Amino acid sequence: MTAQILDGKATAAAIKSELATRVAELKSRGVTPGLGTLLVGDDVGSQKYVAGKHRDCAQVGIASIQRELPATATQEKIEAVVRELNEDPACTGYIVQLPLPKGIDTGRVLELIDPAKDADGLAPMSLGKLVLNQEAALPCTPNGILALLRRHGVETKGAHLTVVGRGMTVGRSIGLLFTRREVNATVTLCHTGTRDLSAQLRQADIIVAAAGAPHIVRPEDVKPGAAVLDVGVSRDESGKIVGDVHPGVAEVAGWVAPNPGGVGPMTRALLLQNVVEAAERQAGVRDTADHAG
Ligand SMILES: Nc1nc(=O)c2c([nH]1)NC[C@@H]1CN(c3ccc(C(=O)N[C@@H](CCC(=O)O)C(=O)O)cc3)C=[N+]21
Repeated sequence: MTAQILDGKATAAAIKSELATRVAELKSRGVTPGLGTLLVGDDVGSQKYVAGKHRDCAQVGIASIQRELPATATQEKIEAVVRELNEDPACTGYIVQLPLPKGIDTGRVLELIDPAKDADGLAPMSLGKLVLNQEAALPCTPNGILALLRRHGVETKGAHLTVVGRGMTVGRSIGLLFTRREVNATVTLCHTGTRDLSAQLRQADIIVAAAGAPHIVRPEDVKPGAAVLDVGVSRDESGKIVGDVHPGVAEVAGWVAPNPGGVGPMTRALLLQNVVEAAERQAGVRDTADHAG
């Protein structure tokens, strides 16, 4: 058996074309959504990610506001730029590219982001609203994973999701999304303190591997027919991406999200969706009622 592909590239393209229609609608009402990015330092990987986000924006008609600071920037300088983005009416949503340089208090920076402009869904107010089931930007990677499953007809209701990794961008928040009533999965969160990872993986209908540990999910850990999504980004000696999922898993699983080409493009598409939805809220064309679960 060879798994079917959860094609993140094609699915992200479909979402982007739908967003382009919504952006055109907003523009006809005189509102142009604008994504701001703040990149601190000269990490080549981060520069590439940020460039990709602005390329996506151009494709759907979202304006770009690019701010960059040197790796030596102080906490005060970074916070000053965040305040500028909060004030800038052209910037309807923005992200602070992570990780920030050593010595910077990331939590304090994220706290300053105007909740109405948080495009990542990673600022404290957005994460709090996720807990409370109130409308707010959703974290892009978990929301991208959900969209990828839904658009391929993978059932989440009653499914057992096992997540590997408790990082801020995926593991910590994905369970809050997948246990919402309209998603209705049962969620297990595994981390380095988990005693028997294989046992936790073998019961899963859906596996999300976001540990940053090369090939930590092996074929013998996967229930036949399960959906396996690889979020891991490690690099081998030659700089090639190595995921958290062993390639042999494709022989056992029912669905696999390739890496690259799976969750990464979805993360970017759902970032754009957050920017569009924030602009819609700011323009008063989107209801802000509680989404009681
Ligand atoms: N505030 C903030 N928000 C983020 O969302 C954020 C961040 N900081 N810091 C870094 C991580 C990483 N991340 C990726 C998004 C897309 C791809 C992606 O599209 N990857 C392509 C391949 C790209 C390549 O070849 O390098 C793919 O999977 O097909 C990768 C990584 C967002 N992040």
